Amino acid sequence: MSHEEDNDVTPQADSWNATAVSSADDHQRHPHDLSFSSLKIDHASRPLWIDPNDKLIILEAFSPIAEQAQDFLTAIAEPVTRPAIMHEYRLTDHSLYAAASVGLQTEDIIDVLSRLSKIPIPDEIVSYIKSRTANHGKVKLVLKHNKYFLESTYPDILQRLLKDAVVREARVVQTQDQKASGMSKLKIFTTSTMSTVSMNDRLVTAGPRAAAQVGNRVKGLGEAGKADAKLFTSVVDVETDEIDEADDQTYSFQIKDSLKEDVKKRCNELGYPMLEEYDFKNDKLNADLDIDLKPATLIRPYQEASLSKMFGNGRARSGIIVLPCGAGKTLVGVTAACTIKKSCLVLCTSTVSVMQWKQQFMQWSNVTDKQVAVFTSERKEKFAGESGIVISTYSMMANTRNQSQESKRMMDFLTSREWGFLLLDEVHVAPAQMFSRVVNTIKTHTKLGLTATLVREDDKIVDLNHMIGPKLYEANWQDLAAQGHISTVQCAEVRCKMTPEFYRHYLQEDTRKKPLLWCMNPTKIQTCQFLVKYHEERGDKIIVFSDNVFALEKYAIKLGKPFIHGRTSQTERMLVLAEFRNNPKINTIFLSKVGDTSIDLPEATCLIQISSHFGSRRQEAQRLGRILRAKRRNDEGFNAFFYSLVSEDTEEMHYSTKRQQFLIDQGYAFKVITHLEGIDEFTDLVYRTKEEQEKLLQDVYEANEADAEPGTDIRGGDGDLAGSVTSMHFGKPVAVASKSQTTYSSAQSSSIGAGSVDGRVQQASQQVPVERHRVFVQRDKGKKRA
Ligand SMILES: Nc1ncnc2c1ncn2[C@@H]1O[C@H](COP(=O)(O)OP(=O)(O)OP(=O)(O)O)[C@@H](O)[C@H]1O
Repeated sequence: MSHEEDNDVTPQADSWNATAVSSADDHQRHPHDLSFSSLKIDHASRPLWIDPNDKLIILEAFSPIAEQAQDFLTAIAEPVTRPAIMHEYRLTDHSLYAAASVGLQTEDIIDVLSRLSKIPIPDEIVSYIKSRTANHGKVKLVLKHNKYFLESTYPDILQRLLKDAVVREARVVQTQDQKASGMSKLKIFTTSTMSTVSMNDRLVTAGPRAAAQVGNRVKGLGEAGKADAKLFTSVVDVETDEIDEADDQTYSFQIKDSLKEDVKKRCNELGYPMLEEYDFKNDKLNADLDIDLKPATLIRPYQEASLSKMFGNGRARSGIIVLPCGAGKTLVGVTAACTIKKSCLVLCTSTVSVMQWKQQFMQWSNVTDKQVAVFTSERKEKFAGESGIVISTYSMMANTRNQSQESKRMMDFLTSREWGFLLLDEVHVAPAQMFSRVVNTIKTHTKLGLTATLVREDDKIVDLNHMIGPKLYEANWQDLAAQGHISTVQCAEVRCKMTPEFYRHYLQEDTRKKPLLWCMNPTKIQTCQFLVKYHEERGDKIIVFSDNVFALEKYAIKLGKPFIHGRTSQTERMLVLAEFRNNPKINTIFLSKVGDTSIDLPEATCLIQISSHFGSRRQEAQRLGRILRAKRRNDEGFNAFFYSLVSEDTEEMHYSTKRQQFLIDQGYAFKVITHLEGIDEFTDLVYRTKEEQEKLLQDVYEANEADAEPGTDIRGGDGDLAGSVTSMHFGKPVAVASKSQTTYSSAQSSSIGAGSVDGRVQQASQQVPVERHRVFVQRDKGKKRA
């Protein structure tokens, strides 16, 4: 049962629905028409509008206290869109659950919202917040001394839960007497006996420092505002020392390990979703891992802030941290592992990422090579000693069929032991059915999901709330760019007119050839050529992305640039990437979607997208992420560039708009360019003559079906996710008519297996005269001479 369904069975949910309906009837107003409400006298100094219709909160991002308001809003609401001047947030069941789970109290949320709002908070919003937070966070599932406890500071709630048959059945009762006396025998702990936050001092110092900043900024609210600053601070920076040291009495009772999942589910149904926290300091049964950050490692303020949400009260909370690509999620994960100091399992999307994680663990922490084991198709290592780190891929863990004996033994090792910490990189892939099973079979005390893009084109992203936990932190991309942690990027959609011949064929086609026609549009190839030349002359390093393998090869060969796709051998991939990285003459490479997940891409400063996988917002953001880490970002006036080339008046425009939505919501503005200045004077443009264009059209119709379809590039290697991502079916594929197969297929859609890779390269060589790039021709010549 989904979380939303859970909430719908609660009495509070019913009363909210009733209120919402009557209110809508009463007001009969247009969306965002707030004229029914009166403005507060000092509304000008308050930055929020609250629309009860769709629980939308609009923030004036130019307000002097916008930064603090943003911190508060990201803690209680989902950021919807954050362009330069106005931001939109939405209150949802999950966002309020997340707020409660990081310790925010209902009254404080309403109070702060009220102080920031220009209008009195509409009644509907107040009752919604109350209904969704009243019970959240009041019951915790805590693993203490390796026993599970249901814990609460509200004894009456535990009493109520104990009346339920499922919960009662799960309770561990040691003696008949205790059983009979119910609540009176609840074991009592006090939080004051728990150790306080102990991880890097740097984490806990975030509280007071941020508090001081808030105090100063809130002065903008005037006298009344000053009085509010304290409250405001306590809400925004809830993880301060003072709060950790609160000494309320906490009541708890033990439940059976085997019935833990049943109790979790039942508590959800009863309207008391449980928080899961790990008291790692007091876990004496699981061996400690000797791991610490190296003294030279300095975590950045936003990394610190995200971790403080996870470790606020000296325990570890499970949940998700969302940071832009290139913002340093790996160090966040490593720091979390250094704080918990127990065995840690890391799951990532590709073998390349596995090796990067290992390298980063060694770079930032004092772990030794022997403590970090790798489980991939090539390496099946176990760590030495009682505790350690294992890094693997989701696919390796999910692929239980056709496993070698060695892999089976490794899986037994992973599933039979208890892990202090499960780290899920690119956590947006986890809801895929085959991976969610894996996540649930690992016995772990804490789960941390990391991602830049909490979006999927299916509706499974909400499943993460149950699988992993709530979103603990989400950074604002534009803020990090302004602070110089990621690059500032200029985004542009370049509209390319279809040539008359290509457009005529495009209109006649109702088949899978359509995408190939909009992609091979000669004007688009010329635009790509022009932009590559322009940016090479500027000193940029350029990656051209194409999901369409046919187009990728055609473009790259025509423009004389090296390319990599699923069939490129590992050795050649390495060579191309090394040349791109080190050779000042190789400044452009063409990459298929294997570059999205399975390749350790060198730094680039310009991206050009010529063909993409329909409407995937995540892929668009992931690609932009490739240029966010450019080292030149702090050079004065430095911008990285992201171009999406789109054939005008084709379906591609619709997909392009959909793809851009995530980035637009992050505050990126896509400039639409209909004409590139200087292109008409460029004399070397390819496909200038009618004959050349006709020949190209002919090639398009002769293209191998498998290559001609976007998004069908083959796996990057065993254990990698490239193939799995394709199988997730993001976006709507264009309908496939059988005509295309009979008319144009050259019947070469042979199945692709490891053994056929070389064969396929040869096949491709026969269709397209593969001109090897001069770098490799020279290398080959050199080799022959040797
Ligand atoms: N606190 C820090 N100090 C110095 N360098 C850092 C810090 N945090 C991260 N980095 C560096 O920033 C770069 C990007 O980090 P990382 O690869 O973890 O990003 P990411 O968020 O995982 O990106 P992606 O989503 O693209 O994988 C790396 O070179 C990393 O070493």
